[in-house]
Amino acid sequence: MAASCASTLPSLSFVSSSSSNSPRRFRRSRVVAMASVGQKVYAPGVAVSEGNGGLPKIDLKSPHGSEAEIYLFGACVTSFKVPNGKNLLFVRPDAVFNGQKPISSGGIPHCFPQFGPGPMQQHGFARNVNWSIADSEVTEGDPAVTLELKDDSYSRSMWDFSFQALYKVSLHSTSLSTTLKITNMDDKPFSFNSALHTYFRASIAGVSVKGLKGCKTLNKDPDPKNPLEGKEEREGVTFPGFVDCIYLGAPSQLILDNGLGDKIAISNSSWSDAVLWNPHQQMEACYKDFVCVENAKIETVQLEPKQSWVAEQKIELV
Ligand SMILES: O=P(O)(O)OC[C@H]1O[C@H](O)[C@H](O)[C@@H](O)[C@@H]1O
Repeated sequence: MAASCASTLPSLSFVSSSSSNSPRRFRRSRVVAMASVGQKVYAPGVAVSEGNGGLPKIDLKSPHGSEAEIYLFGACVTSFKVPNGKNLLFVRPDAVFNGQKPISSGGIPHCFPQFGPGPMQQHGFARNVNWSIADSEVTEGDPAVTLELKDDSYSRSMWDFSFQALYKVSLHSTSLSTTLKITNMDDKPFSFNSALHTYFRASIAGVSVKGLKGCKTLNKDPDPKNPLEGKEEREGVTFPGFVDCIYLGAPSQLILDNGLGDKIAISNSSWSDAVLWNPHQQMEACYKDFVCVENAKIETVQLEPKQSWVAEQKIELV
């Protein structure tokens, strides 16, 4: 059963004004307040620390020995270590941690509200803005944190809608789950597409991704703006060269062999599509060390006012 954070706190007026018949609201107020005064009073296994470039990050630690790190900037999960210490995720050596550019070069960056290419900046704005901590909790020892993003003048300059994004990251012994919930807070409908652009540590020559046979493909190589339609015929997709391909109607589970001796199940609900990407010689310094297997929603989601869309991803060492 889940227990929310309930630590001792300095008295903050808006905390005590929370309604007792609204436990979720109360819980969220406390956590946000704690974040604002820089105190580590989150649920057990959840802490805030200073990461690269002085950027705040959340550290999740489970009693089973697994660990994860999430930067508030871009709500980017940059590390997921299983109990044997192996980090299943990869951050490119050119990743920038300056709070200006997206930490898009590694971990699990968001693509929202546009996957791209499109009218907005590539992959949208969610990956290059600060999210806030909305909640933290522990379930049978496993910690989780929920981050929140809302529209502001920056987002509205590109996408003129009121929205709320809630992103829950839950750590378990050999898996990491994420739940993204997008809600239309506007009084008019909006549409978007999205992806979790996950970078997996890998040895590219030994990588294969299984589960995509039979899917319709949109190959972005050579021209991302005019993808070539096709159908995947292979049981296991390998990466002998540059790969940038969308798979429409992907299954709810893919199996990644990372070429390092690990099999990783990448499961999802509602992320109906997938993207495989490896830049090959375009990134000579690091392309051999990672592969991107992205759960995506390429086909547009339309939300009416007050409607929400929820999508889950689970990465599990099997
Ligand atoms: O470098 P980024 O903006 O993060 O994008 C890296 C890549 O992401 C996706 O996988 C797209 O399909 C590619 O077309 C793009 O090049």
